[in-house]
Amino acid sequence: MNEFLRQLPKVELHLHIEGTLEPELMFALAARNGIELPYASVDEAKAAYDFKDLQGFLDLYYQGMNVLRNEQDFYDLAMDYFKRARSEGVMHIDIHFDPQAHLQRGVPLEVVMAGLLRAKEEAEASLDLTIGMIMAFLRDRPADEALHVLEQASPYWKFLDAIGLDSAERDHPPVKFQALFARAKELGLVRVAHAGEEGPAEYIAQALDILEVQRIDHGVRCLESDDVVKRLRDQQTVLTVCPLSNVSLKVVERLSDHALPQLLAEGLKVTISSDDPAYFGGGLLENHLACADAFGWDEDTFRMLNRYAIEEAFVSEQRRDELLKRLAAA
Ligand SMILES: Nc1ncnc2[nH]cnc12
Ligand SMILES: [Zn+2]
Repeated sequence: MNEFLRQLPKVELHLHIEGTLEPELMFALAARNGIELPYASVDEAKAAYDFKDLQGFLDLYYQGMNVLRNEQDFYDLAMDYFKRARSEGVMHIDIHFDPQAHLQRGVPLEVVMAGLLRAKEEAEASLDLTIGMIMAFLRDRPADEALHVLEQASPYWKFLDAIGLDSAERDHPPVKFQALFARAKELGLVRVAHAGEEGPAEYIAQALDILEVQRIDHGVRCLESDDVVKRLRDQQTVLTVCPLSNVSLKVVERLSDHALPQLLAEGLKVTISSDDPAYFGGGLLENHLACADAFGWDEDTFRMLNRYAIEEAFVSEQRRDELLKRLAAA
């Protein structure tokens, strides 16, 4: 099974590029930029990655990305992950990135975009890896700020496949961003949102009704509402579920307790992603291996999950056909 999963053409719909910052690169960029880290060594950083909940993780995630200052830093961050993912059989990644987290630190949007877009272009030209771009907004920051950043991003709208909504979910319901998502719709941008990770099923309903999202990131708490499950099933809305993330952030205690088998049994369009692989114990392949271990899924189940991901990925129709053919041959 391990060899099958390694060579299986895999597609990842839910990945925060800032969450791919491995401690080794964090130390290298800190040295390059003359920044002092709160850890004495890579091992000490890894030892700190023991999270109580989403907020506990977010505190270290925002602290870690403080080493990203220049265009080359964003390029190195992304290219490092793209190469690693490709070597593990990943064919396409839709990446989230968090402009507000960088603007707040005085890093201009142009720096972030130039580095990420250069890495995307190079990966697509030389790695046989395609990249989708999701500009994410921080739900624990003011809604006005998000709207302002979306307007400020006007030179980059043409490079965006979607906007997303992430960061601390509790007490920050989707409705808070109604105006932002309405503006994105007006601009012809696809919308996705994190919902039902730590927040209630009601937030999934709001994301569907008020934000008119095409995807739900996480969504595991949908099972608390028969009505929400029915809607997700009827519309075949894709859920980007992140198994190792959910264990690390204590959404579930053990992977064997995870609702993934139940979500599939409910007929939902489930996909697997890694969320923040540098912090949660591995990338897309590791997530597949962990699911094989915990749930005993067969090859056809993994083919189906990746077919769903290919169907929903932000790719050209030509690339979609190519990926579907490769999956069928795996
Ligand atoms: N798992 C997650 N949930 C919400 N926001 C995030 N930003 C990075 N990772 C996240
Ligand atoms: Zn996420």
